Amino acid sequence: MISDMQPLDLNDEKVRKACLKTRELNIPDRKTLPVLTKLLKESGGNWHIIRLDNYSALIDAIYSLEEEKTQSEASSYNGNRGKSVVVIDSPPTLKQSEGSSNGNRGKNVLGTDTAAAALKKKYETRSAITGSSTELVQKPRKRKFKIVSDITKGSESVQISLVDEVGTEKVPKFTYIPHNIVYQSAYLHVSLARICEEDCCANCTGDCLSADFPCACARETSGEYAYTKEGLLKEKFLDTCLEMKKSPDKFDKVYCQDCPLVRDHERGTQGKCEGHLIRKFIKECWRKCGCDMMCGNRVVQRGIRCQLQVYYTNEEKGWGIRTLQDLPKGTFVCEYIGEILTNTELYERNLRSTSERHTYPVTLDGDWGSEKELKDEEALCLDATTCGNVARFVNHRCEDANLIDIPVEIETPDRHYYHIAFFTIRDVKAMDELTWDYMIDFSDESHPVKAFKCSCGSELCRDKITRGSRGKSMERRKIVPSKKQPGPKAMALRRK
Ligand SMILES: C[S@@+](CC[C@H](N)C(=O)[O-])C[C@H]1O[C@@H](n2cnc3c(N)ncnc32)[C@H](O)[C@@H]1O
Repeated sequence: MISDMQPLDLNDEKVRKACLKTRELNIPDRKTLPVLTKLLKESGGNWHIIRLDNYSALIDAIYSLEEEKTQSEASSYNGNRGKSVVVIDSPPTLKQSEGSSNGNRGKNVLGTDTAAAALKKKYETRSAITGSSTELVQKPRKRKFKIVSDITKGSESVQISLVDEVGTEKVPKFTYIPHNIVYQSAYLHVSLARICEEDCCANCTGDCLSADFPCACARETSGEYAYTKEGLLKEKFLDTCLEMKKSPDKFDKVYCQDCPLVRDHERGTQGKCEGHLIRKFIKECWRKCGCDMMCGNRVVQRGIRCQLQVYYTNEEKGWGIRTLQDLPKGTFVCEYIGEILTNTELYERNLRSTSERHTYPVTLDGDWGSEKELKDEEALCLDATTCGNVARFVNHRCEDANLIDIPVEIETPDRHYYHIAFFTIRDVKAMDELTWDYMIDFSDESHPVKAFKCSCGSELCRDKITRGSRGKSMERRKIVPSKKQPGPKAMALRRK
């Protein structure tokens, strides 16, 4: 039994967990703690009720209190002082709404009787908290928010929740996959036999970063590891990658003879390759290396460690992702995961798709141009439209985005296939949206695919600048990708 209105202690594990849940919904502790104290008092210190359905009684009670405050302010304004109304909705339990996103529609994790009893108790508790002089009106109401507690369905070592505080959008339909998967014809040259002595550090033990000399795996990064001992990307490496993005013309490019990006599938013609930057790769230790899994040169392969959340940003951009914790510069956030498709497969997939609003393919062109002819099964891209991980929600921001994509070699020295990893470019504060500059050239009017109308909000927004310089008569850009598009790069994620 909880004693009379004692202040709750955030060091208490149970209190901390409740606050972590409400913080996910942007509810500050100063609003959570008084409601939690009251709920505990009313329920005789029953934490089972508080935790039920992912803390839904607590969350609803906080929202109800807010709602009642607004209504009593309105009624006192209307001269209706003293008579407040609590609107009770009959929302699905949070578990039910999670279930429906997992194709588990309508199934309740509790037995029906238990669920009814829990809901009854929840509303009894809620009316108790909103005061005894309340009049209860049974009226259906749209939920203010949707929440899925873990979109990864347990496949990552952290949970990633999804919230919609606007309440208008459907939970996005896609299959969460934590690792890239070949769709059909992509050819990945992955085999231990291909990894020769110079491509691994068979004689290392423990942590390569603690050894006296850099191992063979540091060769790719000029004999220095890309990571610090704290697991961050080294400043110098990061700065070079940023410079390449900012001023690509200062860096070397390779040109394909038969570039998949300027191939016109319909007419069977071939355009002139615009060149591919020779990108800086991180090379991580792998299976043939002697070091262990905690080696400091294995960061991306260990997966997501940050607390992330998918949330509904606005009508224009759709869903986005934010960090729930402060992230220092150089932090690995997540990989861009999707189905591995050949250029032709993506083209055909786009022909079949009718109404995809947002687009999710990224080209793996880090090595195109290094050989005379690139076979179709080697011209690969990652498409996260139907299968992907949390990175499929990273929105675009012009110039001052806080993430950078860096190619990472892990299981094969063959650069037709590699990983794309996102790292923070600067210190990022908790609750900030994580964004990436897709490098779209908004001024390229000749391109058959119109990019989306950018609403990144940046002062340096290239689309805004282009539109400004063209005047107001400019035709609004289409969001739906054209079927005439020549290749993956020409989708939403076109390069400058
Ligand atoms: C990789 S997805 C990002 C997740 C997407 N917002 C969603 O709701 O699933 C890329 C798509 O998001 C939208 N998008 C991303 N950044 C945007 C921006 N700055 N302005 C407008 N739309 C944006 C575009 O429709 C783009 O094709």
